[in-house]
Amino acid sequence: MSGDELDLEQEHLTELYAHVDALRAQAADRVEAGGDPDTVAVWKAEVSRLDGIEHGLCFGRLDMNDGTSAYIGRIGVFREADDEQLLVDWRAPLARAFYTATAADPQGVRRRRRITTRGRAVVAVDDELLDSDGTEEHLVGEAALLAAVTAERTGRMREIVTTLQAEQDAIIRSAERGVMVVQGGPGTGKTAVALHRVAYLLYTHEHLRNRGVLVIGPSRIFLDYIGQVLPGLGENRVVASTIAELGGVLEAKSADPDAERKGSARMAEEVAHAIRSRVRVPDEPVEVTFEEQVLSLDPATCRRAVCKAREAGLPHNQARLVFQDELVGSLVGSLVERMESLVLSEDGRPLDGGSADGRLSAADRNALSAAGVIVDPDDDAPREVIDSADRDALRASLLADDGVLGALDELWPELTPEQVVTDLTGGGPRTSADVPLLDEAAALLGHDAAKAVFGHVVVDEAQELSEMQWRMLMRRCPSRSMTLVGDLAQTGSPSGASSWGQVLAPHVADRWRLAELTVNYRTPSEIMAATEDLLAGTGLRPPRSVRSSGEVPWLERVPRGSLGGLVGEVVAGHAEGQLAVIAPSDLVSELASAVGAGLPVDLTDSVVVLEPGQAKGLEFDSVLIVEPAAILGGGGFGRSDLYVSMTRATRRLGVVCVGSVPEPLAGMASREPSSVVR
Ligand SMILES: Nc1ncnc2c1ncn2[C@@H]1O[C@H](COP(=O)(O)OP(=O)(O)OP(=O)(O)O)[C@@H](O)[C@H]1O
Repeated sequence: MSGDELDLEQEHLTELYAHVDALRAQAADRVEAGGDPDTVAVWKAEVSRLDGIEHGLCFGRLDMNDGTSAYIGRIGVFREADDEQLLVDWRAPLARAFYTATAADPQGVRRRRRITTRGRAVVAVDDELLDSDGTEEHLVGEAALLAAVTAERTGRMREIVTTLQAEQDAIIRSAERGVMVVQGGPGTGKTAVALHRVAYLLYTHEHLRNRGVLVIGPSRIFLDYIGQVLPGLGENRVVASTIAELGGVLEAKSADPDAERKGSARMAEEVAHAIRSRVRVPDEPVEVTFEEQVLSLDPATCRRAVCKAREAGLPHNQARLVFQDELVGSLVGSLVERMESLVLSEDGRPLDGGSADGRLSAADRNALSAAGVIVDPDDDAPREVIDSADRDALRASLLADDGVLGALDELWPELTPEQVVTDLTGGGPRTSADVPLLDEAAALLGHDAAKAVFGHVVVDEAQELSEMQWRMLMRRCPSRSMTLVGDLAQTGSPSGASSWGQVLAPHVADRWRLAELTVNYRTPSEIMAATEDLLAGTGLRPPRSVRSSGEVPWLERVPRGSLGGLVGEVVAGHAEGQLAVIAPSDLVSELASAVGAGLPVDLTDSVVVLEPGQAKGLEFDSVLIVEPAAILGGGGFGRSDLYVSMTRATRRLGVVCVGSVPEPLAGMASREPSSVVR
């Protein structure tokens, strides 16, 4: 590439950064100026948005057949003086051809240029001419793509905006409405695509910026791993959460022997039943003491109040108000009757012979005051003995009375979600399987009014969610605008999905669409070949690898006493990128101390030791799997745990067995003396 071309692109890039710097300075000035906190927060967010796109601001250029051209980058930039568009946002319709044009379908593009930058300097430009022989191509910008997928891992996911492929682009730009499931094998870019789709939807749909987008991930480790992607795309308005965090439980334990039962949709009935059964209709009259008088609530009155409250169709704690209203009304009635019997004869005439015109006499007032009804001394207008204002006053006194409230609580208690779930599962520390139960209870009790709902929800590793977790998420997304990404072959939770249709039917019937990703960008073909026997008989096919690495995965058997030594040897020989040792949970701390790896895991360390469940969604340059037989035999989903573990590597895979070699791995090559998972 000629130096002239580099100079030309450098000139353009410098102009772009000058504009971005001016925008940043303007936003920083507004922050400095202070004022209304909401406005300041908006300007602060703008500064951090502009900081986020600093790296790789412009990465492409399209030259069209009609002689026009456009630069493609992370945000749109206009020159104010002449309204000239200096940079087209990658999400704009005009940028689409950058990802989808091929020689067979050039879409008016003559030349696609990839611009590589380091800091603010242009370091390379690579051109593709699309007017060649028109042969079908599958990968757009193959060289740049391969450079991206073979680059060393850092423990933080990168955005892929410069090398998105056509099948990924189609999903990212798919309409916002409804539920879209993205099914794809390991390494097909599901997570990356889901995050780029979020950025696209926020750019395209104004209303989502106000209503919010929620991204659900399987663990905090995973959310930290993907945490840089959206800021790198200029988006910092997204809520990222695990299901437990969404339920406000930050420290939920993940292991729960009862998780499968707690995840079943039948628990929704049980939660509802636990709440209903706290309401009591007595068989005998209930005595209520109020200001030294004993009143009585008979069973029929209580039953009527319960029916009325249930008919209101309100959540339990709100329906309690209807119930309370009914019963207090009945108590007011009894009290009024009692008071009136003190001052009126049976046929309603004042007992003291009172005044003929209906005014209260002094004797009436004394009798009323003795019964607890205070009447304004100046008010001697004609009136009923106990009027509606007196009734209201009585009602207020009853509602302020501990004895009365205690009696009401006995019959229709005000409940908290925690009380309901304790009734069902017992006390003790909460696990993540309890969170959807707490959430279900909150909804039925009416405790969820303050809970946020979102305009769009993205769920990663969606195959892992239980039926109860789906119910919880659906409550957060009344519009049912959702992107769900996952892989049925990787389901590792006993409550997880074996069919998308089954999972979604209770919520959207068959109104959902399926998109598939078919190319594995992460795992080289040699490693995918080693997983083939694991999938045999499942009806699931592994995705096609985009490349081979030339490195054959190996397997070695060692006596138990030599395990730490061998793992230590592999770790010592590891020199490039990141290495993950993935082992059954009972070996993790032993191995972590043998190789000096930190616990809890810090994904930016060069060597990490993890259990299979924690490795979900992550990737490393090299992976060493320890004791696959124990992973495979660890519960009903061992096969998928092992499949997930094996497919985390971008380059090299080694397997160490202490016990037997699992049948599906029997065909793996032995370790050459020189082969370490470097
Ligand atoms: N078009 C692309 N250009 C560059 N890198 C890509 C592209 N698509 C995917 N990748 C890379 O491939 C790797 C796998 O992507 P990702 O983690 O999104 O896959 P996944 O389908 O979610 O995998 P899994 O189900 O195994 O967790 C990532 O490093 C991602 O950056």
